[in-house]
Amino acid sequence: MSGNSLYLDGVSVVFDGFQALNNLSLVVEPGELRAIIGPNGAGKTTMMDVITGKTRPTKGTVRFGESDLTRMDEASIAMLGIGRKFQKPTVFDALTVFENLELALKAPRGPIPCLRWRLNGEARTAIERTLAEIGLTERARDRAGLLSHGQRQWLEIGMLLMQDPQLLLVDEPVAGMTDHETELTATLLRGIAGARSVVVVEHDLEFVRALGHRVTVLHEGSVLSEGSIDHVQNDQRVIEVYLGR
Ligand SMILES: Nc1ncnc2c1ncn2[C@@H]1O[C@H](COP(=O)(O)OP(=O)(O)OP(=O)(O)O)[C@@H](O)[C@H]1O
Repeated sequence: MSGNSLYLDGVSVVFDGFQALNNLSLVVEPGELRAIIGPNGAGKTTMMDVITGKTRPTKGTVRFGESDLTRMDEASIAMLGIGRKFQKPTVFDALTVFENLELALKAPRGPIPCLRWRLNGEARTAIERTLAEIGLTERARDRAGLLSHGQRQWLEIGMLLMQDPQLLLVDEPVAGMTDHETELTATLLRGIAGARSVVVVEHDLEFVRALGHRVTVLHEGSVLSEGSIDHVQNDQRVIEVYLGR
């Protein structure tokens, strides 16, 4: 498919002498769904921070298509189409599910007033499409404060989808979810990928298995192993530093 690949090449981040990322290289293809796992302190969050411009690499290249992300600030990187979902949802509890999505929609471009009605219609269609995608069509008129923990996470993913990202970074989406919500989240993320790339950091290996795509294991700031979940779960180095503990 068309779209941009994400490239990290030889990326290092040093905090006060501590090496959080160590010569990390990784490619995420357009439309790919990639899970990132690894022990605490492996550098997963730091990697996300480098992609979104929150943290500058000490050395190395970070590119999204032709864009050099190391030269861009966080706002410009977001405008390129890179969205990030943090673990804690930031939905507006007093607003309905529909209103939350409406608020997240990009303001229609261009000042031509006669196009307004049509654009509103397009906006409504986009919101309805997203409601269906995140499984909340039936809850559209309910206040977000009434949603379950899992549904709030999906709403937040929906709010990011309203921005039409090319790459979505998702941080521990299933922490605190029921088994059923976890399964639905795997289905949701599988459905979201394809039209856009999705990178998911997660500790729950059953969920990573349900995603059914390529897995990267980080350890001490570098890639320790990469491949299918079966491949990495049977990799002796992964068992030693992560799974066996
Ligand atoms: N701003 C900072 N200053 C100093 N050290 C930091 C900073 N941010 C992260 N670190 C250190 O860098 C290392 C990598 O942290 P990071 O949060 O990226 O790991 P992680 O894989 O996301 O871990 P977890 O699974 O616990 O979230 C950790 O040892 C952490 O203490």
